[in-house]
Amino acid sequence: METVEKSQIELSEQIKAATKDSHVRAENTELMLSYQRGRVSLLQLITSPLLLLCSLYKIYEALEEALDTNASHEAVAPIYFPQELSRLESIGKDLEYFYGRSWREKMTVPAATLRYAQRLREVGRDHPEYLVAHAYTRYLGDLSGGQVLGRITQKSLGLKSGEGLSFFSFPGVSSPNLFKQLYRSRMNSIELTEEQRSGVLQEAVTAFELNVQVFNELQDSLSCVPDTENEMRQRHTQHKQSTAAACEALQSSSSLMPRFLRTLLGVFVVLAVGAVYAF
Ligand code: HEM
Repeated sequence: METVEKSQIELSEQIKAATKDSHVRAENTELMLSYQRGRVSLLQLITSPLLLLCSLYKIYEALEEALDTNASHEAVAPIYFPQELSRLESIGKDLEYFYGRSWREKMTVPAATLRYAQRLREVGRDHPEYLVAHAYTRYLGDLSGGQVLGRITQKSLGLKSGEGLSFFSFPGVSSPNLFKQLYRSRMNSIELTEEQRSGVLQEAVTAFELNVQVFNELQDSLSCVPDTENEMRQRHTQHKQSTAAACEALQSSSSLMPRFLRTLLGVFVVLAVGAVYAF
């Protein structure tokens, strides 16, 4: 490797600054805003976390495979924390909780997720030093805003503590803030040439962009579902179309749903359609 010159600014600060706007964009995707504001219908509340879990499974499968393969690479070893951070097994547990034992056959994975996973594999093969950008984007995000999303998911799905929520829980991390400090200091210890450093910063922006594309595609797949009771009222004059849209959404999500959720959704659609007629 060519001579390494330690940059004046630490990598953890540079990466945070480089992805500041991307973070705002990710936070403001419709899917994330829906989560935060609770402006989603019962149907969306149920389907979006489940669809998101399927995508997350494919993303972490590729990320953790690339990290494991490159565990001893000099730019990966300092930020390799499989015991503390690995998510794949946790997501598998959550998927089994929601879909039952045959969850693998029921998974739906949108094209944007496959593109993200493909990029992770390319990076693992051709540029292992860029893995720090992807690991940072996902794991530090999970330990930050992800913790809030976990509480919202628990509340919106009415889950008992821990049930179907393994993804959000990090038993090997007693203090997310202290762990993030350790992680940043490990990032800062990675020796990179200036060219590699700017490649890592660019890759972090790409990582956020890939996440935004996944959220947007998931949101699009949910957009045929009626949003709120108000919208249902506005659609009063088009009740037939509303009914069709709700049924179509129910049908398309039904292969993903455990039976009790499907029953619940059925009840919801009947109530929603009833409300349209009532107003
Ligand atoms: C509802 C959406 C989100 C909320 C409310 C949120 C909120 C936050 C908060 C409060 C922090 C802590 C900032 C700090 O410690 O200075 C943070 C950090 C972070 N978030 Fe998010 N976030 C969201 C979505 C995302 C997404 C979608 C990603 C990436 C896929 C992401 C990646 C990160 C990363 C990498 C950090 C660490 C920043 C650093 O300390 O360098 N966040 N987020």
